Amino acid sequence: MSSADGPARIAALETWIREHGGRICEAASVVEADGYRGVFAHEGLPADTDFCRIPLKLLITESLAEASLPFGPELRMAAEQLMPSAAGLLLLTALLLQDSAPQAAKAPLGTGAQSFFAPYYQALPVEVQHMPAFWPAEHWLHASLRGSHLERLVKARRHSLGLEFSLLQSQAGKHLSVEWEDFLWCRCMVSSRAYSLPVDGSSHQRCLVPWADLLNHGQGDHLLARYGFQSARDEDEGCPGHFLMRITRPVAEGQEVFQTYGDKTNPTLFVDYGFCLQQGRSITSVNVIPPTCDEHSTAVEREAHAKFWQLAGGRPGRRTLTVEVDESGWRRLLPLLRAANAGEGAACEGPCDVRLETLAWAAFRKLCQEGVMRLTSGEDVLRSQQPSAWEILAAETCAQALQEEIALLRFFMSLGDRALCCLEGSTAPSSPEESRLSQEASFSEYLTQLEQLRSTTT
Ligand SMILES: C[S@@+](CC[C@H](N)C(=O)[O-])C[C@H]1O[C@@H](n2cnc3c(N)ncnc32)[C@H](O)[C@@H]1O
Repeated sequence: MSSADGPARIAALETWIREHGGRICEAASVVEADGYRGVFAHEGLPADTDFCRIPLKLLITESLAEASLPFGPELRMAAEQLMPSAAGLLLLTALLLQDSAPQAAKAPLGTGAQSFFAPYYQALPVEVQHMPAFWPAEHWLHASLRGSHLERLVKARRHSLGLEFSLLQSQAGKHLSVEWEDFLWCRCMVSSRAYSLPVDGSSHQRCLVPWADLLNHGQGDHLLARYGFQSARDEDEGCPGHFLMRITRPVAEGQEVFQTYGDKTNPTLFVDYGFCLQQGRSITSVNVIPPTCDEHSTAVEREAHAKFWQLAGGRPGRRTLTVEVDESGWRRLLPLLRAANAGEGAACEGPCDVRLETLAWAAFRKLCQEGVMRLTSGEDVLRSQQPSAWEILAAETCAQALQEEIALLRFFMSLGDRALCCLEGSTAPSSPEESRLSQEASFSEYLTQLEQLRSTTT
């Protein structure tokens, strides 16, 4: 991940932080092995230990970027209009480019960087080619993702990066000549390392926090550190605030200290950070065909159409609606499929019509089955040619994400089978009273099962 002199780069970073009034817990060690770098405790730590305290002047903030770039205010204004969610990240990217951070990261330690932040840049990882944004355009890895949720994310990210690059070039004009490769690297550093902090007292800004960003992402029992920004207090005379990271639970000697990057699904972690968690959240997306509505439509069809778009939350008119579904997301999808299949029946939100319920579950199961058939298996991805280290890493992560998506779709198919099995009993050919009662019992069992599903798949 970084060069052979990695420990010396980290030592230089820590010295720079301490020289500028920052504090790093003496028991914290940055350890790198087999391309993995993280922060470990080399002795046990009690809860509430201050793990690091980084003064505001060492943070690379949006405000600093805006003030330091000759085209900062124009870039902010244009980005906020065209891509508001990326504006802060783009400003930080532009500052890294202006500071020649990519060159500093590759240069021998102590050379090639004039910036105040040079010790930070020199400790950043250089090798990030396994991240999907870096894959060459025609690379076989793209084909291996065909039909997957990950493919949608990767395409969307590459598209938005292209737009951001054009915007930056147009705003930077003569002030900064921007190379695509350098832009990509800086943008990737920013999206994989920036915090969102209330540094100016109220609104949150994207910020790079040297050293704190060396902690990897963990969840559940692994999560041992939390952080925040503390504004200046009277006793901190001369210091306008600092980033503070604290240990939340006792840490054992030798344990890695993780922070959280937020509650993200594995495909999102892969696109933004280049890795997936072993016990991560999986997700899929399915394409639902919305019900049509024209001047010949019946009142019921109109109602179904209106209900569908009310539930979908979008503007009517699209031919397909892509719905993201995680383990519990089927609950949002089912009402949409009821509305999409309402036809002659009423477009109801709840499961009150056996026929409509059967149609909705059958559509659900079919969508999931089609999803499974579209996806490449993880084993096939791993069997592909992987001549370089970054391809091996990328292929392994893709294989994991694909296997998880297939497993999720299969799980949904089994839910569909269970529901359809109960519903079948509710619609069995009937005649006498006895049969009607048994149908009602089946439907009521179906409703009970539905309730159970609702409470177990959270
Ligand atoms: C904020 S940095 C963390 C420090 C980073 N490991 C380093 O050496 O600079 C985020 C990057 O760390 C790596 N990372 C973070 N959490 C990880 C995890 N749980 N497993 C594997 N890699 C992780 C990914 O490469 C990610 O892009």
